[in-house]
Amino acid sequence: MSSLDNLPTFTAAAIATRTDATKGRFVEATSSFAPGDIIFKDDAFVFASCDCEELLPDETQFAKLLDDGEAQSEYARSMRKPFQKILLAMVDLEIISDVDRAKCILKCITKYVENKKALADLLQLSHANDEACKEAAATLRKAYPMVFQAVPAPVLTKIIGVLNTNSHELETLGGSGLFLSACLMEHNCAPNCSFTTAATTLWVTAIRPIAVGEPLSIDYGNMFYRPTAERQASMLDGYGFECTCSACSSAPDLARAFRCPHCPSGVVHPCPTTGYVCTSCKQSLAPAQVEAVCAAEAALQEEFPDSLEAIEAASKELLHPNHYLLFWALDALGLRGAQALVHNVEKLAVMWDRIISSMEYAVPGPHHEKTIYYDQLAQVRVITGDIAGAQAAYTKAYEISCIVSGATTPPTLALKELMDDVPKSRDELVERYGTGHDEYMDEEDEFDDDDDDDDDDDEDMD
Ligand SMILES: C[S@@+](CC[C@H](N)C(=O)[O-])C[C@H]1O[C@@H](n2cnc3c(N)ncnc32)[C@H](O)[C@@H]1O
Repeated sequence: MSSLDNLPTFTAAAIATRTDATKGRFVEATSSFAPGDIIFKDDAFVFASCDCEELLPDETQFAKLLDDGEAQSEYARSMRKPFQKILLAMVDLEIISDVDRAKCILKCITKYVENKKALADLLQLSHANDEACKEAAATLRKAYPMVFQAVPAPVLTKIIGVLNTNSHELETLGGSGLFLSACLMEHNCAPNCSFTTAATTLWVTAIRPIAVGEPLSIDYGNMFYRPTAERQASMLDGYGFECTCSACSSAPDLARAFRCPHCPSGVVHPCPTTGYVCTSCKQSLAPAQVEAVCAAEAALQEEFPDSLEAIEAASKELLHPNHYLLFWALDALGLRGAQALVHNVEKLAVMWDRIISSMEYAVPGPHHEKTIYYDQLAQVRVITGDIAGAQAAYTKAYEISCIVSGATTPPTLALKELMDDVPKSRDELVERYGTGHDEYMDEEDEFDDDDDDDDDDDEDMD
């Protein structure tokens, strides 16, 4: 029996659904929760993978376009013969785009055709981008009436809209699904809950102490290390609401960090209530200085630094090293870039020290993404031969995972295994993590060939 089997379902958990004039329905705690407590689990109402994506342009046979384990009966008879054509027409529509989303829509139509009450809960959910959903429904009903006129136009619009607004990515499945209970939780940029998925199950964990009566919130867009304006635009665009959470309305924007012109160690973050004030000397930037830092940001966005040297140069001027553009520039060099640098251990270490230190500064609390970065850091430490450092990084990843995913769940137990028995070499990493690492290793061997030429090293990195 999996550790997930015994988790409470939505109806059995100490939570209640409430309604608010602005937010619609949301979920509230009816007992307190501590960080790491799993609050409830939810199984996907409908799900599909992207497995047939590559076959789709040429494969006309219905059975060959099914996912592993997918039954023919999940699709109405009328869909089976024109299956390829329908999927192609659906992924062509921007509001649908992905084959897993298209399949989920077809499965919902099938459920409705078989039993008009099957979509009762789904049809109550709110959705954004209504005009685009209506247009997509009209296009599909006209092109394939046998399939899409089997449901009334408003129902098809709702199915398209709800799946567009509420689907969750299912990483281990390589697709997405709809979780009818979990999607009732409201958004907050500094949420009190985190969710994890494995196969087609999702579970919600408290990441901060939660009091009775407090709404349960998650970060809808995983806007990890993103500035306030970007988060707000993403919520408006994807979910149709203006985010007014405290991180958006009153907190300093830690992702936008500038060097203070008045004191050497100061850092300035724009704040909706106080403006551009230095955290150290408390002096404000003058209007011309604000203009200058914004121009420096815009210039960096235009010409994104693509080497460690360029990142270092940019962080010596107006932008502070913890600025989100510099963090994402380092991230874009990425693990692949980091591993290509393996022959230059010093640079690799500098890069990862920066990534981790900026991340801890801008996102000090527990966050799902941080387990991924610490796991990657541990792998980098193994590659550079620092096994004690790897153990420390796995321990950190495990500790965060205990909070964001729960201590006894599969992803946390996998990290515990790595922490208790740290891989000691690149070969062991390949063995423990599977095939993804083979590619890195092949690439890295090429770089290893010119091991002792420092100038070449720099070129490789750029
Ligand atoms: C995933 S659904 C949540 C369930 C929804 N409230 C309902 O009643 O069906 C997402 C929608 O809930 C609303 N919502 C969620 N969080 C919100 C927030 N912090 N402020 C305002 N509206 C929010 C928005 O309308 C958003 O498009």
